[in-house]
Amino acid sequence: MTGDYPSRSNAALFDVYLRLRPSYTPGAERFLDVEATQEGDYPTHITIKPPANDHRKRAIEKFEFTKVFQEDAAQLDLFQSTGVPEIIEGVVGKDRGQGRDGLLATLGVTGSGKSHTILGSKTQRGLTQLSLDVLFQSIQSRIVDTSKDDDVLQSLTVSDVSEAQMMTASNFLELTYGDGTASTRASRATSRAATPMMDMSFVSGAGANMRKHMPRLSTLPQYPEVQDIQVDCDTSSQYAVVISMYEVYNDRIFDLLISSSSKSAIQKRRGLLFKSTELSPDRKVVAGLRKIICSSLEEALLVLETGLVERRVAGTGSNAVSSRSHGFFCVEVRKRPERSISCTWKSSSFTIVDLAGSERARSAKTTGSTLAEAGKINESLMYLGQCMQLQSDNSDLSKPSIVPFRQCKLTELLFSNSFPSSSASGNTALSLRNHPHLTNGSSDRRNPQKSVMVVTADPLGDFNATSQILRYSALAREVTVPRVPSVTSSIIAGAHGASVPGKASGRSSPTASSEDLEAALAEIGRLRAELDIVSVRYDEEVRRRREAEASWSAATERCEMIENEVRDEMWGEFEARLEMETRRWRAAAEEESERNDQRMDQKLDILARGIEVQVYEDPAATEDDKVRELEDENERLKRKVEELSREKGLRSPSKKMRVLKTRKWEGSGIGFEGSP
Ligand SMILES: Nc1ncnc2c1ncn2[C@@H]1O[C@H](COP(=O)(O)OP(=O)(O)OP(=O)(O)O)[C@@H](O)[C@H]1O
Repeated sequence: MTGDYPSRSNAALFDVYLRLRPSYTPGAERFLDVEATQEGDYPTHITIKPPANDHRKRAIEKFEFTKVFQEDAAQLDLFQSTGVPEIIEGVVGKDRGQGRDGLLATLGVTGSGKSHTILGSKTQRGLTQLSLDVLFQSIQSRIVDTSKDDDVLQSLTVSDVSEAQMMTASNFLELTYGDGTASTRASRATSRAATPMMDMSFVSGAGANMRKHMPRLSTLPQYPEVQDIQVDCDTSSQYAVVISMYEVYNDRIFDLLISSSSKSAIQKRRGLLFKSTELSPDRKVVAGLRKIICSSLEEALLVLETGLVERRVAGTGSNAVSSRSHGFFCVEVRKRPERSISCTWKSSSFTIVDLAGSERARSAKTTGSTLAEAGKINESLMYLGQCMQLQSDNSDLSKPSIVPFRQCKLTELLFSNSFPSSSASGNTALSLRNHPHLTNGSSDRRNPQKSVMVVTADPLGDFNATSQILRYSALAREVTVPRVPSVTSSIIAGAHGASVPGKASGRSSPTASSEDLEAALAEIGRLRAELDIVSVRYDEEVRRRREAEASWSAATERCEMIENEVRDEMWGEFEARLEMETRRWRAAAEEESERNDQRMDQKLDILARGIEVQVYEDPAATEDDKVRELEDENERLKRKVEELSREKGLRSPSKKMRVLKTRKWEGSGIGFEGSP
């Protein structure tokens, strides 16, 4: 026997339990056996051997789990022995303690009993209903009454870090199943403002106007009962229970508490983001969920049933009613000190995950969109398997394994908050060195999440699909090859047995050579066994390589897709900015030219005004001025005449004579002005 995979339980993110389902397939060969243990203990090891018609592998594989639950295990056995009550106690946070998040998930081939384990059946409750029952009966007396106190709803809404729409269960049920008369009132509850509470007749079914499609509490299974199971709570605190539900379908997150019953709503079904928010910068949350405050088990069960109806189911060849999405049911337990209600609410969550079944698309006879769904489911489960297997291979703690959890939404949701320090720094992969179990985290860190994985298997089901899941989920694995005595060694053994002392024929016995032969045959047998082991490992390496190649090509495709998206986005942004800049530039140019025109007009004005100054004419002369001017002129001319006269008198006698003659003539009455 070769112990080639060491136990990883110390470093594991999950405690891994195996549950076998009863199987009634007639004529099917059982390929899985449980190793016996002492009376009263749960077995921890199983072996699987390939069916007789599988000629490729003769090796037997042995797997270790935290516990193995056999076919006769009841729901209550599972509930108690997987430590779910302890998880609930951690979430509740007894003795003023900080709560501790919990995660319960199921993994298995389609039809192996995951939903049966987590959600139960028509007659039996599943681990989810049992958990809710234990939670409410443990804290019921300390739950705040949101129907009487509007401030409570307000304070719960304000303390929520995930941009959620909070409402009370009665408002939610009225909104979902009511006849619309109260919908206005109820829809107001989705806002962040406090709203008036409604009476509880809705839950009790007393309000007649509703409730055609509402699940009836009386039809829900009551068995098994858990009255005698209670967990300790913090007696100095008051509590509120807030429920949300979502599914991961085709790698997108959808709210299950927003009804898509109308066609338009289906078309508009909006994916949600898993991101850090303003109030939660170091921790990723599913943002924008609808969250329902439940103050009783009945309310919580009705909300759960409503979400389950919403969850997408589609029939496939593998299972008539099969989960086609990974379903997440989150119970947030919020608490604050009873005496100082001004304190903010502290919150811890219990998340229950019903994973979609892995299946071989070929064997499931799926086509079209269902085939695409199956592809996405298998891809996400392959990534989950890789994350889990990396832990299983992490034997050497000095070499930290990197958990590549950001490859798909499922692993991101399951793992990113398991390592608070890593997610805070925005790493795209997690190192096991940062695992809270392995480091001394600082005191202000959240308590490490407690996680339980229940692997379900049908021992008479599909060998290949089941063995693949067991390989990556088990805590440890060993491979062995049964020694089948060969014909030759039997003959030799016979011959050797015949050559006993005393029966010698007298001739020298061929003991030495037969011993050599026997040793050689033993060696051949050993080598053959080793060869078988190597060939099993080789097959497995080939499978892992194929998976790695598939994951690589999927990652490459995703990268290309993201690159194209980023390119398109950037191109769009660039064009929009260019357009905006062009418009801005044009507007600026127009403004500039307008300004220039104005400036030119102003210049022309100034110029025109300047010309007017140059052509300025004196105002028209008045009469007096003209008279004065004429008198001046007259005066000037008289002086000139006198001057000329004097000049003439001083010249020749003939000239004098002429003057005298002129005076004579003037004496006749015709003379110059002023003359006698
Ligand atoms: N432990 C069990 N005891 C009795 N019946 C079981 C058990 N496990 C599974 N079954 C039955 O087997 C059928 C298939 O189981 P279930 O729907 O839980 O499978 P599943 O793994 O959730 O499948 P899928 O992944 O397709 O949703 C159901 O009818 C269920 O009641």
